[in-house]
Amino acid sequence: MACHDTGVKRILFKLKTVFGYDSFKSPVQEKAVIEIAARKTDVFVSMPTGGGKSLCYQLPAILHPGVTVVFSPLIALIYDQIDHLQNVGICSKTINSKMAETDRNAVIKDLHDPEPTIRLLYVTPELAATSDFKRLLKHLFDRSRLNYFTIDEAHCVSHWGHDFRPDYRKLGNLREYFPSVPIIALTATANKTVQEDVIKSLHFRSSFQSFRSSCFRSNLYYDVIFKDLLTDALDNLRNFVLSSISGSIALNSTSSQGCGIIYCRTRDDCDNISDKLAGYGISCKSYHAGLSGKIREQIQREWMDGIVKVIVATISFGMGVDKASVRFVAHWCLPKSMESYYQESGRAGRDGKLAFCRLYYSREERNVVQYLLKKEVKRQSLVITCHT
Ligand SMILES: Nc1ncnc2c1ncn2[C@@H]1O[C@H](COP(=O)(O)OP(=O)(O)OP(=O)(O)O)[C@@H](O)[C@H]1O
Repeated sequence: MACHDTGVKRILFKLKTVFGYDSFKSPVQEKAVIEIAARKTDVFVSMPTGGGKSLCYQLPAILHPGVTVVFSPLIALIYDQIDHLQNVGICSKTINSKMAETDRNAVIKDLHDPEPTIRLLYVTPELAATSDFKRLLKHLFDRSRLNYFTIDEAHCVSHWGHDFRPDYRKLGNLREYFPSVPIIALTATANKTVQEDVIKSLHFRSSFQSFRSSCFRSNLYYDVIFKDLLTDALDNLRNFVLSSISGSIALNSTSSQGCGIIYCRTRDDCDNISDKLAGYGISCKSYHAGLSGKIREQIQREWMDGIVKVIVATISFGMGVDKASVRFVAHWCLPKSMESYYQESGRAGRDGKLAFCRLYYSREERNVVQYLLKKEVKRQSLVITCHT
């Protein structure tokens, strides 16, 4: 008991002195951190968007000597996490195909050190599949310097998850090569089927622990607008944007000025809507894969810094974006699944204040989504057949 208390005291001390938080964000966050810190078994964490999942592995990572390897889906997302950790004084790095060779060599050199200074190493699952990286892991493992494996956005492991990625599934091999290293899987969107598939695919120990909190976000107000019934749908969108960011449709006075996201299916839609809203004097920019990486980065930065208020984007925008004052998320198109909608709309109101999520529905739109989904299901069943 005394030992357990000392452990909790140490955790609370790090929470305050390193991360600057007086308390845990929720009881689930607290329980997950304590369990993970014990390093006794594998842990599955499902918390709502903005629920504070990152802390669940970042705090335990600094309690034990060695390196925590974090698998994360996007390089941009990786750099956001690294910036955040470096700001609180935790040495974290990445190895990726886009970095300069000298930087990469410096990281590898540190990891070969008897006592690496790096505490968290972020990589994509694609990199994890390379033989060089496997050798590096083995080297750390043989010296007992492999602390945890963390799998962020773990729903990507599952065929049934809305963002399935084949290289994520290969992470299932980690257990075979590094049996004693605890695996932590985190996601905001996993129903029971997806959770079971993730746990099975990653070969979790039978003693694994699961921490789930309700996906209900009481500060988010949802509505659906039937586009076909409107005489001017764009005018409706414009009013929604203006009233959401000025806080005038807020039901209480705590809602502050902020920014928002409009999701469209196609690049043309993004450009069109953005041009039209800009014509109404709204500060907005279009964001999609047709723009160069450099321009996309600049637009995202301007939006993060509040220079641009509204971003009109395809779903390529937003994964891992941690901006507190998003006052609205509008879907000009229909999302592919409930899980996708939850993730995308969940980017609103991460500060806990009132925010609005509006979905524009039309029969034509429904037919397009149905057609695309049927095509995708056909392709998926082909992939599954080929893998089995
Ligand atoms: N104990 C805490 N007290 C106060 N704020 C916290 C605490 N833990 C995390 N936060 C803050 O909550 C916000 C959301 O955290 P985080 O980015 O980890 O969420 P997430 O669960 O990963 O969300 P998503 O799935 O949308 O990426 C961050 O701004 C983070 O700094």
